Amino acid sequence: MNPLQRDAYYPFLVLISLTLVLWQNLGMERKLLLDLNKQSEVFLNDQLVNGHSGSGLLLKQQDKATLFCSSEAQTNSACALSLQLNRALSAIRLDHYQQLNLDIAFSSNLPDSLILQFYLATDPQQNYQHLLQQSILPRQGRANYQLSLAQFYTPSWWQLARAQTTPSGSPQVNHFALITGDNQQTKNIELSLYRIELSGKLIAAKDLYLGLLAVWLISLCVSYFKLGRGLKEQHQQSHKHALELNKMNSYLSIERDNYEFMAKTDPLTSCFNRAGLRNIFSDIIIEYIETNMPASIVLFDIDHFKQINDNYGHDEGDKVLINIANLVRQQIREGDYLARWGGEEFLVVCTHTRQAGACALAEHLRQSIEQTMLSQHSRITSSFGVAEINSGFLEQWIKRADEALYQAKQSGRNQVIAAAPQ
Ligand SMILES: Nc1nc2c(ncn2[C@@H]2O[C@H](COP(=O)(O)OP(=O)(O)OP(=O)(O)O)[C@@H](O)[C@H]2O)c(=O)[nH]1
Repeated sequence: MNPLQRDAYYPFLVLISLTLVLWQNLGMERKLLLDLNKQSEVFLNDQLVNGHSGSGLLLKQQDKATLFCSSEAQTNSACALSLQLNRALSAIRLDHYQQLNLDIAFSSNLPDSLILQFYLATDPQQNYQHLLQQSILPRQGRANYQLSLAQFYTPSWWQLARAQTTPSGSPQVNHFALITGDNQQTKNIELSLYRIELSGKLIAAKDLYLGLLAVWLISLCVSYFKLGRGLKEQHQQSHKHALELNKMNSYLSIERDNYEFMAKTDPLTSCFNRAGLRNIFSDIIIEYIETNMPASIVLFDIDHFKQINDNYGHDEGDKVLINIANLVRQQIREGDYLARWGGEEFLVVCTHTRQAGACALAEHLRQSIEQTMLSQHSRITSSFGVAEINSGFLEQWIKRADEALYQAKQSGRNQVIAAAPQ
């Protein structure tokens, strides 16, 4: 699943991001109004700039401070209205603001230029190489001047003279100076300062977008990490299930083999039962029909078996059945099959064998049974009927062997009779 759909916090993250972006664009204002009386001390400085002084006077009123500056032609004279922050405010971080709003008024003459300077709080000696300044084009009357803080700079001649650079990082200032500039003419200038205000956004657009980008990247990394871990766990789980299935399969396969074995095997003698011979007979008959390959069966039955049960008990009868099965199993070829056909009746399937060969095997088995101590109480004999396959019908084949066996019984038992060819 896509991690954006998977993690529930993404909708909140989208909401918070949009809210912050909207707020940043439509509001999030941070303002600092420098009160001329409470937060700062306003004073006159007419000992400025390479000693080019003007003759000045400062008048402080409730809502403004007014500078009266008289300059003389050809003297590069200048006056400054300085504003020093008092201890309550100590210093202002310029990087918290983007703009400076200056509410000033000129009555009568305009100076050639007006310069606003900041002195860094980190420079208590107020060396000029550290100050930041910006020129303002003076306008007649009262006006609001909006100055971008990004455009304040340290003049290059001070940088070169002192091998300093413009302060970087987060400059903190505690001293502002409004200088009437270097006049080339004799003039009386009246400058009133009403308000100095710094404004900006609580979070700058660049910082906000970088922050949001970082948050999104981290969230995506976390999601993909979680997704990877989830997939790994899923894979391990599937692997575990596959192992369990394999185990179950092998168990079922063993069970199936057991049931198959049980279905095809006589539990007393461990020979095939009738069901166990079904497929073997099918193969033999197909082979006979297709290639005329011979095969014979030897059907034999223990003589007077009922007497063994009756005289020595059923367990003794079982023992004889087991002993005969073991004996015959040892005597037949590897490709032949022994099955218990009924109660005390057995059948040997002799593959690729003519009737004469099967008769020889039957005779051999008859003698072995007769000569072997299969019961500790009495001698055991068996009667045999032998028949070679001569059609595709299994019942007929077995019937011919059964008839031969019947004849053997009728003829006195303990003998082999071959079925008559038809
Ligand atoms: N102990 C034991 N006896 C069985 C088993 N199956 C069948 N029998 C017995 O085998 C005997 C077969 O007896 P009959 O069919 O009369 O044949 P017989 O006594 O062998 O006589 P002939 O076949 O005519 O020689 C019966 O008494 C069955 O109870 C078995 O699994 N175990």
